[in-house]
Amino acid sequence: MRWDVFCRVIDNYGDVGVCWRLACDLAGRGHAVRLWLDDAAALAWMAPAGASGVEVLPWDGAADWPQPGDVVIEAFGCELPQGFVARMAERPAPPQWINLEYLSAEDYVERCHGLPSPRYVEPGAGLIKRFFYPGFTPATGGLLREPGLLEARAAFDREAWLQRLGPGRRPRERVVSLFCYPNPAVPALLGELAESPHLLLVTPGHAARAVGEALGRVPQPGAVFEVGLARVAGLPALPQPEFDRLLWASDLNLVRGEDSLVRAVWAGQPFVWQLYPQSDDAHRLKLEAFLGRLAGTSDHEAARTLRQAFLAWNGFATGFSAAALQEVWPRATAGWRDGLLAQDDLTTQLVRFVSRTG
Ligand SMILES: Cc1cn([C@H]2C[C@H](O)[C@@H](COP(=O)(O)OP(=O)(O)O[C@H]3O[C@@H](C)[C@H](O)[C@@H](O)[C@H]3O)O2)c(=O)[nH]c1=O
Repeated sequence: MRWDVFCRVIDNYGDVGVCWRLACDLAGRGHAVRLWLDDAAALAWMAPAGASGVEVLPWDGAADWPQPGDVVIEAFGCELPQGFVARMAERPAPPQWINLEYLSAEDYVERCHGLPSPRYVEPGAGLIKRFFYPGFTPATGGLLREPGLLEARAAFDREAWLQRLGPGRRPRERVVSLFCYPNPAVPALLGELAESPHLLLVTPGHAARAVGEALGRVPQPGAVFEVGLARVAGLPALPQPEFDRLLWASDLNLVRGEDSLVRAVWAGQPFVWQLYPQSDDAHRLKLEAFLGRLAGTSDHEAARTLRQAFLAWNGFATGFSAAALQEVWPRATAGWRDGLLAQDDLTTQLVRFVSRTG
């Protein structure tokens, strides 16, 4: 099939990150993808080599729109250009129009997944926009997981990768990756890591600034310095496949947003998730819903400790402890990842969805 994916970069890297992964996954399965972006700057480091089967095009508003493909993805409610919608209506067989939504574990996702968008039911034009919700349960659209991911993860040589990255790994060092928004628990994390051998790998941007504020020294890309028994290494912005390997190489991943959360799940190591902060604390509900699924175990004590770590990392509690989280992780999350792996991935479901409704 031929796909048009539209993405507006609102903030951070999640919008383009998710759309790029989806585009690559579709192309890897033999589909042709045009990815329309209003700002492709992040792809310079996220995807420097591009991907065969994915054409990146500018969404500049004044375009002379080509004939739309078989499926049109409107990512995160970005509102398609009217000129393109008009071209869609002209097609003898109207394209499938999908609004790909944000990831959430909240209950409304199961209720809304697959529904038509009332505003866009235009029988005359034959155009119906449908909501497609990623999610963690079988009644949702699932999570992106491209074929071959788990095999690549299993064959990964972490010591060799850390050598190539620069700092290598010293005996007994535990590796922690840090990708976060401004975060009040970073000083507590740094204090804890400094007490035993750790290698902290710090992504550029907010995470490097937060570490810099706490230590009075910003980790620069490529530089390594010591804090107590820990080493702190600054990273450059990595291409997306290398970012995945960063998560595979770490014993603990501190991730944020949407795409890195999913990649941390597939990395299979303990992780803590920082949600994109919203002014009305809507992210607290989102976090509680996620914790309800992640820690849905009968081991209540382990679940409580896990919950405490996630709340503290998101500024809703104090007393963040990475060690406590790692200790309870296997008990608190038992069976969760296997359950997710047993579900079809998002692209498989999306292709099935548009084939059925087409
Ligand atoms: C640090 C780093 C990230 N990345 C990629 C991984 C991901 O695809 C992307 C980061 O996206 P996320 O993990 O989703 O986090 P984010 O914070 O950048 O994006 C967020 O922005 C908010 C506005 C949205 O509401 C959230 O849903 C979320 O998408 O950047 C690299 O490829 N290399 C890197 O070195």
